[in-house]
Amino acid sequence: MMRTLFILSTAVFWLAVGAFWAANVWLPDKAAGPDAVAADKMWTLVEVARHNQAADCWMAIDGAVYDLTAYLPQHPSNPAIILPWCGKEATEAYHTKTKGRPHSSHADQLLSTFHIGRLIRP
Ligand code: HEM
Repeated sequence: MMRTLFILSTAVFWLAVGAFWAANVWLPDKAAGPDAVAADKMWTLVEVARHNQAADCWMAIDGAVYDLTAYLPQHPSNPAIILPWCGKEATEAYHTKTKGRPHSSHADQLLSTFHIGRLIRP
């Protein structure tokens, strides 16, 4: 009786170890989830330029590409100030607000949440 119990529990133990190992090998790695993949994606300015409207707005800033569509309605300025930068290389506009004043570090942090990849320079 004890012997059967021992064999059974040993078998269950090794089955659990095997399942763990298999899960590690076959299940997708969490670190390579959507964010990590997005961060490595490369875009050209031609592709960025296709997203040049309020309903679909990308910008290239400091060599990175951002999809700002969801953020536009929340941006505190008059929309006429930010909209023309959709689909464009907007590094200078972002760093100056077109008024010679930089955005806050809060804005920088917010910006990073819309990162979708890097810009390929021609
Ligand atoms: C690239 C074109 C952009 C232009 C021309 C622009 C311009 C402006 C202007 C005129 C203001 C209001 C006045 C002021 O605070 O001085 C402002 C404020 C702000 N903008 Fe933008 N903006 C741009 C892009 C962005 C982006 C991409 C983000 C973040 C995702 C952002 C986040 C903010 C925030 C959080 C504020 C409030 C003030 C601050 O924290 O600096 N802006 N922006």
